[in-house]
Amino acid sequence: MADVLLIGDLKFVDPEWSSLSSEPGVSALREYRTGSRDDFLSKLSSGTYDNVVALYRSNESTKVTGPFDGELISKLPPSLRYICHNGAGYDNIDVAAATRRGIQISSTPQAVDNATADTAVLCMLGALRLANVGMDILRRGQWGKEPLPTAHDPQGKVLGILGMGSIGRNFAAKARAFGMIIQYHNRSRLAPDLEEGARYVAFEELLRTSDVLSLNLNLSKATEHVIGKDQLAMMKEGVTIVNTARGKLMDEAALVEALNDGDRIWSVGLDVFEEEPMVHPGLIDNPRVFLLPHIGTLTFETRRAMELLVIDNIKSALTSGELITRVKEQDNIDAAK
Ligand SMILES: NC(=O)c1ccc[n+]([C@@H]2O[C@H](COP(=O)([O-])OP(=O)(O)OC[C@H]3O[C@@H](n4cnc5c(N)ncnc54)[C@H](O)[C@@H]3O)[C@@H](O)[C@H]2O)c1
Repeated sequence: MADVLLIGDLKFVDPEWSSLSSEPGVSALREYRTGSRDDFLSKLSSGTYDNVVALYRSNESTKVTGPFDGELISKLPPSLRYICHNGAGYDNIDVAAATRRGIQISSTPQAVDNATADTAVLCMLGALRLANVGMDILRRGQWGKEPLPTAHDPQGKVLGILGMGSIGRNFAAKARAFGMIIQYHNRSRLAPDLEEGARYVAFEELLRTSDVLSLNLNLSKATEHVIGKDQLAMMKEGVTIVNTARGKLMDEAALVEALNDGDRIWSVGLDVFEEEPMVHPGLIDNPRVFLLPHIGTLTFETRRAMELLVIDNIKSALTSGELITRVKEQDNIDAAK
């Protein structure tokens, strides 16, 4: 018999969480909903959670314990086999360190696809139409007094998607409905049925030929600042850049510099930032930047679906030893053995 531990809070699935207590092999449900990293680390060191086999890592848990970096993972109890994380991105977990300890990790892909791709559509249209400029004029009571900008349609524009994974493909399908031409660059080319007519191009070609460039790749050490000064300089004159993936994929200071330096960048639509919740003042001050405070998955429907998927992963781990949505980096290991 083993315990299951919740870190951070739940918004939608408290009854389902409670019902895990009747799953086979579960001796107790433990909770660490609020607290601090230091306190959590000291509880780990003193053996408070020594019987925990599976862990529910809530969407907001990084605010409670900080990232699951090498230090924290080294202190997790030897009994722990599964970290079930609520989020499609898991750059706040050191997967390699967990894998070395034989701990499997699941995330919540697919459940997030529609809401995040919808947010990309919102950022793209908001940026193409310079919506922020008009909204600001209206709110300041200047409608009819200050000129409204004439902006751009998506129709007939080339949308370049960097990272054609689950969300990138969902966004592509939505952008096709706007009459956009889709091209993409990915770590590896997709099978034709997944491409659905999208053109596979090299990274530099994507930068040079896209009217709208959307970042939909995951953040890792290899992809941090994948868009920096040199890449911004390669982009097509008049490009719109959309980022709904992770802020650290772009060098924000270089982006601000490029925005202030001529017309190469028409506009930018951002849901994510390098140092959230801080936002570079050069982005806030620039009316051509359409900004959202990382609301990609923030809908009732999607947040509930994500929380349920974590519960389902825990149930599956307890009953069959297999996670439903184990992270890709663990595709080739069988940590259960
Ligand atoms: N704004 C939000 O609230 C929000 C919500 C959900 C997910 N996200 C972010 O979106 C990211 C993508 O999610 P997903 O579910 O589509 O992931 P995914 O793993 O299905 O897709 C990521 C794709 O990026 C590709 N990729 C990785 N490195 C690359 C590189 N250097 N060049 C080109 N392609 C590369 C991968 O091959 C993969 O196809 C997540 O990692 C997460 O950080 C943000």
